[in-house]
Amino acid sequence: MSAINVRSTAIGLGLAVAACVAVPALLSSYWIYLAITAVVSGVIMQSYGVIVGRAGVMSLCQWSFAAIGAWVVMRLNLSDAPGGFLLWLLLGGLAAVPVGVAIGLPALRIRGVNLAVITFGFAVSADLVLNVNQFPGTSELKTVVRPSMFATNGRYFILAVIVFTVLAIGLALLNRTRLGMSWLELRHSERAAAAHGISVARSKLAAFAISAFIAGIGGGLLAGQLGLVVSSNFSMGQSLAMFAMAILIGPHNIEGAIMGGVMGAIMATIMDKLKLPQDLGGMLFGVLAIFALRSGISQTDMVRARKRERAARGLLDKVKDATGPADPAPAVTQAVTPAVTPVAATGEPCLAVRDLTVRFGRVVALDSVDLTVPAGSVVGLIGPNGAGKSTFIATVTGFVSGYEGAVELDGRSIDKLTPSVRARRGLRRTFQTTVIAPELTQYEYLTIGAGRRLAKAEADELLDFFGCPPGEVPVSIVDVGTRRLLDVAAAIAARPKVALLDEPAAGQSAAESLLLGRRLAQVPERFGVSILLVEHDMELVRAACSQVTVLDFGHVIASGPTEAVLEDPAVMAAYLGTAEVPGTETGAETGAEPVAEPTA
Ligand SMILES: Nc1ncnc2c1ncn2[C@@H]1O[C@H](COP(=O)(O)OP(=O)(O)OP(=O)(O)O)[C@@H](O)[C@H]1O
Repeated sequence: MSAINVRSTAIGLGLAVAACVAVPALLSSYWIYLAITAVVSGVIMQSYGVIVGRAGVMSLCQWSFAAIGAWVVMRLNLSDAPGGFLLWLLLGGLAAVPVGVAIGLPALRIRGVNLAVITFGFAVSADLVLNVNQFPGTSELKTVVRPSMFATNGRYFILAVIVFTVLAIGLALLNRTRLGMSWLELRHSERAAAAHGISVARSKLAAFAISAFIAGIGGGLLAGQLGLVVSSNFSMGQSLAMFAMAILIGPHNIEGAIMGGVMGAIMATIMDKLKLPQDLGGMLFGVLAIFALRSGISQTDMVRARKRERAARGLLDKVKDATGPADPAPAVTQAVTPAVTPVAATGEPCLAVRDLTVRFGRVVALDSVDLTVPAGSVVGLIGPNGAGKSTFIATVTGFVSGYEGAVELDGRSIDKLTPSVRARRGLRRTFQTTVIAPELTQYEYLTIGAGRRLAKAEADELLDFFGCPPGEVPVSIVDVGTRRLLDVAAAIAARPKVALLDEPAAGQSAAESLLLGRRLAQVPERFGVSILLVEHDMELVRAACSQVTVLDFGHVIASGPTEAVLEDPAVMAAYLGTAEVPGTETGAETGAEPVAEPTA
């Protein structure tokens, strides 16, 4: 379903071959040298692409990782280590990995600007160390010995292009894996990633490790280009300028890495020719990057998004022409998904929550709550605003730590598990505020949710069942209500034991909401997934749930078969007390969910 784009790969390889033929044959030695600089900068740009572009981590020390690669190459060159330049290059990249992981460790707890400060601190320290200790071989003037095949600058350009291309293909393949896609999700919401079973810690460390490896390779290539490198080749200013350029251009897209490399090389030359300090170029990129940060999207992402959306709109038009209007009218709705009586909950409890108490300071959000979801059933959890429903979901799925009580999944305690481990054990959730990376297609999002390779037919069935557009359509052009359905589909795609859905019908019309209720009623039998449903729309609850538990001010005030509970005077009073009568649809977004930070 998510194969690498063969046409783009063929074009890219064709361009690489053309450059390898044309540059050494047609350009003067000065321009060949500049072309090597552009490709080497492009390699280091690819490292920014992983950590900044893809994972959204503000790393300001990529050139320090490059310096490690260069240092290893020069050290091995000085001692005439066996294996030659290509092996040294690889070892230089590998040597940067543990340092990348070490720098990544604070990133597990720290984000944003604070993390940028830490990486900047490392860049400053590396700068100081390199200023005091020269690179190996510089005092002996022992220049790096290139492989004999790539000894001349013309040939070295070809080697640099090969390295760039191999890395680009490797990254393109990696981006299609769950790890690569998880970086995009991390960038938008660590909580959503954890809810999909993604280990936030592992994904972030992998991003640091891989980006450090690539930067290390780039540094080694630079050592091979220059013969001897000095600390100023890896200055903080360089790191900052490249970071700014990465924000502006988006080097996680191949064309962004190439543009970044070329601009880096040309900018240095222009500054040199104008006899201006190099840092001025960095400042210029910094100013432009501020605009990119404000708009929240890089130039290449913007161009790609426009192209993708144009193609998706064309596809949607075709679907509309073939099937008529997209919106399901109530009559159609009833024909497509007839009402089924929610199956009475008779299975063994697959989720059992006992005596759950959660306090936020002096607020007791949940007070000794007992709730069971039998296997094969849809259970409703309702209550007025502020009753504790979202807190219940957040606590059971591990996003609120320090609670009292016991949570068991299939008879086994999960109290000590992190959100991502609970998700992998079979407990998936959706959020009241849906955050989905807009760059993803719906297919890709379902793959992230599923946590496994998803056959196209299976993905299509899920999208069709929940009334989402075709899988190729990017999330960016899917409306908010449909994104919620997509979120539900992604939770079900994982085939968890229980899916906990937090107001999935918000943003839907009354007809769509009822349709969703009927669909949810079928989920246990059709997909083998039990559901705990938090909703305000009582028609939806009636259509979907065989039993309901009602919370009010953190207490369970009623629990049992749906109709009996909804007619309970205590339940009516609880709703009337908040001016919300069962049967009316609120469907209101309540903004960010007020729960504690994930413990993943
Ligand atoms: N992180 C938090 N810090 C402090 N108080 C919180 C926090 N999260 C929830 N609360 C409080 O806990 C109570 C329950 O909130 P919760 O969001 O779980 O209710 P809810 O039933 O989901 O409401 P709604 O239907 O509006 O979504 C509220 O009084 C809320 O203000």
